[in-house]
Amino acid sequence: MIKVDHVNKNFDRFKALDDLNINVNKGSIYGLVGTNGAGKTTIIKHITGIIRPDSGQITIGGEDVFDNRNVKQKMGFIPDDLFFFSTYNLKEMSKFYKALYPNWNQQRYAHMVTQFDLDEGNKLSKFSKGMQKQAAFVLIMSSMPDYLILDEPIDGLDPIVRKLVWKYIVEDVAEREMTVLVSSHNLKELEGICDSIGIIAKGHMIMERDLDELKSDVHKIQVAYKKKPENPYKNLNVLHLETRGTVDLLIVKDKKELVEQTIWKNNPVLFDLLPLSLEEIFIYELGGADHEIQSIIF
Ligand SMILES: Nc1ncnc2c1ncn2[C@@H]1O[C@H](COP(=O)(O)OP(=O)(O)OP(=O)(O)O)[C@@H](O)[C@H]1O
Repeated sequence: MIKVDHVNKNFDRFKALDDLNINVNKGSIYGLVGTNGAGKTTIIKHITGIIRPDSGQITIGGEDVFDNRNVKQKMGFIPDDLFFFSTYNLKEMSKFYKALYPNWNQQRYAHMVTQFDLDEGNKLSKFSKGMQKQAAFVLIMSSMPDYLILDEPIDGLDPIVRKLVWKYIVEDVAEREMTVLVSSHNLKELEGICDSIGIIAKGHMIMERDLDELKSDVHKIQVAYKKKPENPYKNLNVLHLETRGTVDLLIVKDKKELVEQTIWKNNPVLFDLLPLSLEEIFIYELGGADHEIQSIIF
């Protein structure tokens, strides 16, 4: 388990992390999302033991992360801004990783180099940005980490490679209970693979939930009546309501059964209930942008 417990971090007078809590269960994939500047890279640098918090605690498998070699050997990290020794080629880099990680898997490395079609003899500095990301992924996944931390890993990768990357990740989670924390702006892709989601804003966790549970709790609804009853939604937790002609458009945060029961009671002539996508939940939870809700959700 990865646990971030009441972590605070200031850069001079700027509060980058504000009493932040994160809980990533063993053998699960956790998507960390937030607007630009929300603090994702900053907390990832804390989780990977690069930065020390001003206060609070970060543990991985129960051990404090900062300056802990034992934890770092079990962790694979692909940062947003990759760094490779510029004179090394992939083969030389793999030897470096092999010496660093006790669980290095040479067979997997050889297989992945072929699958990703990377030239082992070419200097990494000569690789394109996307190819450098692929090389980093091959090296990290061949290290067989128990914990995988990825900061915007798929940016700049083509769709075929992205699919391959997720395939390796999902397999390792299923087969050997690897624990994954991934930050990304690509909510559609996260939606397809994450078990849980944390949304942060201004360095603070605003919502951390199991993804299925989250999606089963918030719905968008279209409903119309022959004769609209008075106050038909009084039993429901309505987050947003607008009326277009005879159709009511709502966002409701309640169990599906309760919503259906309440609406059907009033004999609607039209009733559609749909789950919100992660993108829609993100926009709603980060609030304020009511006009965006109207244009995106309905
Ligand atoms: N070393 C630093 N010194 C001063 N401010 C910093 C430093 N590192 C980060 N910050 C500030 O902390 C805030 C959070 O930055 P961070 O890079 O963690 O955001 P992010 O969520 O990863 O953003 P993005 O999605 O744009 O990558 C920003 O306002 C940034 O300017």
